[in-house]
Amino acid sequence: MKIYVLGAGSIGSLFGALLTRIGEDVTLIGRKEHVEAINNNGLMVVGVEEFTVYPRAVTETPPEPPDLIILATKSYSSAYALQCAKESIGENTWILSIQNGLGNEDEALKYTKNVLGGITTNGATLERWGVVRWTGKGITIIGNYPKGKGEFAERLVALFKKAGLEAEISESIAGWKWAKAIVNSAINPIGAIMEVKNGDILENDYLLTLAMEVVKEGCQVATQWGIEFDMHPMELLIETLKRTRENYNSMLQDIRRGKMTEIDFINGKIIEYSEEIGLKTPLNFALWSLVKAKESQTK
Ligand SMILES: NC(=O)C1=CN([C@@H]2O[C@H](COP(=O)(O)OP(=O)(O)OC[C@H]3O[C@@H](n4cnc5c(N)ncnc54)[C@H](OP(=O)(O)O)[C@@H]3O)[C@@H](O)[C@H]2O)C=CC1
Ligand SMILES: CC(C)(CO)C(=O)C(=O)O
Repeated sequence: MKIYVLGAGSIGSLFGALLTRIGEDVTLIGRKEHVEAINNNGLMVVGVEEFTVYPRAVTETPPEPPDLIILATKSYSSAYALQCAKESIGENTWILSIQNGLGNEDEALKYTKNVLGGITTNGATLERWGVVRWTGKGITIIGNYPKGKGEFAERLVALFKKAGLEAEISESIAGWKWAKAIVNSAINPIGAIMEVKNGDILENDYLLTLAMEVVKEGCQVATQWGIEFDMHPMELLIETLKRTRENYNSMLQDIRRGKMTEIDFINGKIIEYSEEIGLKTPLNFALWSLVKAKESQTK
């Protein structure tokens, strides 16, 4: 399968490396330093598994349409990345978002109806240019967006499994995207504001109660929008906190590095969706405001 990874950073490079290893025709589209390192020395994976592969790596999307574009930028970069890639989106090209947050698939739907939603609980971090650390093995769930499953999604799940990823198909991927976003809307800002590990939220009654209230608020919005969950976000919250006890969440890491966070696509989107139907989400608004304040202090 001809695959472009649009936004080859941490998670995109991991997926790209695994798919290259099984002989798929992968092109990584990333930043200059990463692309140069890959072209000079290959793409090295360390951590859960260790291997080096030699995918094609470029800074601009090639014009030939691929079968699949894996969208793996941070959510705030999706609109621009897709705009730059629009000439390569052919009639038969599918776009799969494996990003966190809400709104990425809707951005992709502006260019094609062939859109798959995805969530992944794999962990990856770019150790240095050309080297990605697979920090934790998880599951990837995909499905036609917003719901349904089709032949291409089935084919892709089989390909992911062959590549060494645990993968499943869901009939209601929008439900998974919302469930993950709701969980992130609680863990990420609380961890970022308090500067604590995910496990500390589980062990502190005040923080856990707050996280659970934020999840309830998000669920009320999702329910009003007719979103159905395969797994309830409250259950996902507890499971995620237990499984990622030792993690400093990605929002805290972004703030520590002076980078922009994905808050506008997590709590920000929940606020937007609630406003559209006249609901108030004061907890999400408070967390969003505090993270925006923290972001502006580090600029
Ligand atoms: N890392 C993880 O373990 C997981 C991440 N996710 C989600 O996946 C998404 C990606 O996360 P992650 O991989 O950590 O992010 P990274 O920042 O590591 O990777 C994204 C990369 O895409 C680059 N990029 C952005 N726009 C373009 C463009 N137009 N052309 C080429 N390259 C571009 C970025 O460069 P620059 O920084 O210069 O903009 C960056 O190198 C996020 O939504 C995240 O929440 C989900 C599960 C796990
Ligand atoms: C699951 C969790 C909360 C792990 O830290 C995450 O998705 C993140 O950090 O963004």
